[in-house]
Amino acid sequence: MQSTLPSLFIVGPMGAGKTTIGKLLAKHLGRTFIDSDYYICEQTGADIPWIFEKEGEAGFREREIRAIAELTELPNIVLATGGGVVTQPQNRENLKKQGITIYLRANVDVQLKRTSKDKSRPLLNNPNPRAVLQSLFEVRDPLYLEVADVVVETGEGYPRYMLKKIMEALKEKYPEHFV
Ligand SMILES: Nc1ncnc2c1ncn2[C@@H]1O[C@H](COP(=O)(O)OP(=O)(O)O)[C@@H](O)[C@H]1O
Ligand SMILES: O=C(O)C1=C[C@@H](OP(=O)(O)O)[C@@H](O)[C@H](O)C1
Ligand SMILES: [Mg+2]
Repeated sequence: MQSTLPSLFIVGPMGAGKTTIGKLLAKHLGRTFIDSDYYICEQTGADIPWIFEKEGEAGFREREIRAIAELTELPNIVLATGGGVVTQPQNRENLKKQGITIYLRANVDVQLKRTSKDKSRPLLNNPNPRAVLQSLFEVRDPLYLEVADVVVETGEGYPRYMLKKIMEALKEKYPEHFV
């Protein structure tokens, strides 16, 4: 019988590749993948722009707090979170309580390049998305570092390369769980 393994939680800014790499990581490890943003949309029956428009960012954060509390209880999953998850103290506590948190760290140039075509992120619906990403990074980078067990820098490396880097970091830090 397979023993219960700690879940893996991926945090980092918009465009770091949490959703993309999280799917690859779950497939590689044979685990269930859950993205908290998709989960929130399913529970709400609406997409993120709709939630922000009708309930404001505060409404979205309330939904996110409930989702993170539920999802961080599940064993043996890979959970991709939304970029703002660390702004809420309850979420930081839940991420730290159980599981292994991976910070997918990306600079603002990379974040901007990877988010520019996709209009599904309300916070970037702004005339100067670079300035928004820069100021969010200044506030959130210390918070991502606070919850992270493992930090993996993402630059120009393709998703498969990022998967390799994450696996190397996990094997080095947790040889008892990853071979
Ligand atoms: N390592 C990577 N190299 C190139 N493109 C990437 C990489 N990771 C993600 N992407 C692309 O960047 C965009 C944002 O990725 P996504 O996984 O949604 O980021 P996040 O969930 O962190 O906001 C997507 O179009 C995705 O295909
Ligand atoms: O940084 C943020 O506050 C947000 C990031 C988004 O997720 P991704 O980081 O997956 O884009 C999504 O949760 C929402 O638009 C808010
Ligand atoms: Mg995502």
